[in-house]
Amino acid sequence: MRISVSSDMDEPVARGLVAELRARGHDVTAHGALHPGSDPQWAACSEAAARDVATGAADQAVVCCWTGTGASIAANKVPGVRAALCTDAYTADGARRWNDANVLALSLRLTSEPLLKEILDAWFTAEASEDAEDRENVARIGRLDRREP
Ligand SMILES: O=C[C@H](O)[C@H](O)[C@H](O)COP(=O)(O)O
Repeated sequence: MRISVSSDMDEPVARGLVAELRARGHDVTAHGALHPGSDPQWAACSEAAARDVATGAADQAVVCCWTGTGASIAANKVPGVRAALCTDAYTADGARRWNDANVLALSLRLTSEPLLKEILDAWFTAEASEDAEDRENVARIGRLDRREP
């Protein structure tokens, strides 16, 4: 999978995330503090990674900041993006399954290396629900995005 990753801070967990994704066979594009010359501000680098998803340059993205909050807010402002701030594997599973999330937001402060692997395992294993109510909820978010009634 082509995955864009952003972080406003050059933290071990962010570098570990890139290494872990590459070890799992993903094609990683880095933004922010993980890529020299890229704007490291959390809103800017999260937007850049999210835009990769929205334009189809990436299949998914993982956006990081200290709390994960700013990264998730910025990513969710990009039309077509459904970013989920996940602090555990159950939440990551639900984000993919029920919300068809296409951007994973992580807190650099809370995410330990073992927890990161658990979250990634859940994120990449779960598939979007085919349940009609779940699909309608996701479709409604699309209409919100497009300012449709
Ligand atoms: O939502 C914002 C993020 O948690 C940032 O990573 C946080 O604001 C870091 O700020 P600073 O660079 O001032 O430590």
